[in-house]
Amino acid sequence: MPRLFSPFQLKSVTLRNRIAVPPMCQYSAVDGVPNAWHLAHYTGLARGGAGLVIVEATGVSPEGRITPGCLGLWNDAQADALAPIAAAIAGTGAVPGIQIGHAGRKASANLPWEGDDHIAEDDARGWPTLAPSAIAFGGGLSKLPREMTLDDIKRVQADFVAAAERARDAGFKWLELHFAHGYLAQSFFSAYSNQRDDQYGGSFDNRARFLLETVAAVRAVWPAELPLTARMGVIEYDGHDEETLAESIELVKQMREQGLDLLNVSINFVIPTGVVPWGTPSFLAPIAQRVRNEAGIAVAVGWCVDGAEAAEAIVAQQQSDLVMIGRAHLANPHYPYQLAQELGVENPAWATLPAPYAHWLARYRGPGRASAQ
Ligand SMILES: C=C(C(=O)O)c1ccccc1
Repeated sequence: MPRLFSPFQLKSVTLRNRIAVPPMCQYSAVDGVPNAWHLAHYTGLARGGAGLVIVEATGVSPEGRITPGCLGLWNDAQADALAPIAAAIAGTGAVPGIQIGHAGRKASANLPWEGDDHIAEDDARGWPTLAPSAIAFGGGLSKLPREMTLDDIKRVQADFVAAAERARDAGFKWLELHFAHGYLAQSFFSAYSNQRDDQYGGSFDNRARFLLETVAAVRAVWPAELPLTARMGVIEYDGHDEETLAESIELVKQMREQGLDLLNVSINFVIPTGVVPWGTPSFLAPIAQRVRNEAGIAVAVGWCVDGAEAAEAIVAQQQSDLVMIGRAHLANPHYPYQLAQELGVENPAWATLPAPYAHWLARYRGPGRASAQ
């Protein structure tokens, strides 16, 4: 049996395989409330056979959303609308996860297919943004954020806790703190974006403080038996990678000590000039392996993990415990079925798909070819 299709237990949760659907924003909500699109989208993905399906970046507050079309978890109406989605994912045998976050200085942006830039200052759809320091990201996201006060910091951390409680009560079994991609938490840890001179800026300990405090506060309300995870960039691809990676691994160790169970290893995206090796297959897997080995924590990794052999190699070579496969799932929601076929899994349809599909596909030899009776 390929390692990609072996189960994975973390705390009391067991994933049926090592394939995870990463959070991928749908930008299709109104006032942060999920709708028929989200229910169909996530149910369809979960039916494909992945072990874990993580609902997209969900704002812990209105100003924490990336765009006006993002989900939110700051009120009960949003939580009530997310509960059927968590149940639908669980009903397929996948584990329902959700990513909660605050977009910081990258918030108040247009949808990617409507510019992917900050909403114009005179456009009522936008809102003022917050960040560790009054430093803009740059490029199309050049809106100047307001430097957060200590009260702002405490409020946002309380928003993370309240969102975690709502996620718990809505039936999610896997929580991912969005600490990556240049959003608020990532921007606290980076000296590019955090030039505060108080206890939240300057030294390693000060730049790590927001993240560590938030992990500890969420851990206190997230059930001990359920995985508390984070997605965090550990590399900026700015020419200082070894330094960034060493600092990041130390932070991961400390987050593990605060109760973090797994790190979804990603890229910082704190500056617009990083040179990411997009053309290199599985380029982040060796980085994930370093985090796994040096921080002593379970990891997940994604970005350009394309193909069955690549995904299998990452798990079999113990570079990562889970593989996050996003766009291939958008192209084919039954992608795990395809992976099972390509890796020679016995009865691939029954190994991945629900009975109403598996029964017929087990006999199906493909278009134009006679199917077995
Ligand atoms: C919408 C994103 C997220 O939520 O992390 C994102 C950010 C950077 C690259 C790709 C996707």
